[in-house]
This record gives sequence, structure tokens and C-alpha cells, in this order.
Amino acid sequence: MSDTIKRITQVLEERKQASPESSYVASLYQKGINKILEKVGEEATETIIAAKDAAVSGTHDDVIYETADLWFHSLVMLSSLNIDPQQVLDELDRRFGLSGLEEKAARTKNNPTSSS
Ligand SMILES: N=c1c2ncn([C@@H]3O[C@H](COP(=O)(O)OP(=O)(O)OP(=O)(O)O)[C@@H](O)[C@H]3O)c2ncn1[C@@H]1O[C@H](COP(=O)(O)O)[C@@H](O)[C@H]1O
Repeated sequence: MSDTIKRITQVLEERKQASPESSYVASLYQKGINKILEKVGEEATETIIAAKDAAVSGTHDDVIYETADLWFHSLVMLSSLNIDPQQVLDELDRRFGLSGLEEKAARTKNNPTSSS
């Protein structure tokens, strides 16, 4: 796992014992999964808007900032569900080198009614 993800994951785990008054992450845990998912959705939307702006303006600062917010809140979501981010990285590793088009063709062949 990257050192950055490892360090953040460790802090997110520690924040499960922290008070919501002293920690943003603890305040999210206290508000619960629906609030955390709301933040993920909000940050995803802000990332899309920033990326559309970046595609026109060519400036990248906002899209980097918003993507960091999105990744961070996704890590909070995983942590709140007690899912190790390494499992997501393992899944990406498993897919590495497997063409998305081939994977989709195999999936459609096995389940012809699947539309996604
Ligand atoms: N990486 C982050 C990080 N990225 C973004 N944020 C916070 O995420 C929030 C983003 O939400 P918004 O932009 O919508 O701001 P907001 O209006 O305050 O949010 P709402 O009140 O609407 O929920 C801001 O409060 C940011 O400060 C983060 N907060 C914490 N971390 C990491 O988590 C660690 C633990 O943080 P604490 O639990 O606060 O100590 C920190 O040391 C950092 O490493």
C-alpha cells in the first residue's frame, strides 16, 4: 500500500476512539454512514465540476484539490465499514492487464441480460 494511504488509514482507525469535538473524522463517524456517503457524493459532484472546468481552462489545481477530498472521504467510508483499503488495491491489481472491453464481453456472455 502507498505510504500516504497507509498513514491516513492508521489515523482514521485511531479516530474511532477520538471525540467528535476534536476531530473532523470522529465527527463523521458519529454522524454515521449516511452522512459519510453524503460527503462522498458531494465530493464526487465537486470533482466532476472541477474536471469539466479543467478541461476548458487547462488549470488543474481545483481538480487535484477536489479529487483529494473525494479520495479522502472514500477512505473514511471504507474505514467506517471496517474495509481495509488494501482490499481495493488488491482488486485493482487483480484487474491489472485485463482489458475492460474483454472483461465486459466475458461478463455479457455469462449474463446476456446485464446492461452495466
Ligand atoms: N485529508 C484530510 C481531509 N481532507 C479534507 N478534509 C476535510 O473535509 C471537509 C471537506 O468538506 P467540505 O469542503 O464540504 O467542508 P465543510 O463545509 O467543513 O463540510 P460539512 O460541514 O458540509 O460537512 C473539510 O472540513 C476538510 O478540512 C480532511 N480532513 C482530514 N484529513 C486527514 O484526516 C486526518 C484526521 O483529521 P481529524 O480527524 O480532523 O483530526 C488529518 O490529519 C488529515 O490527514
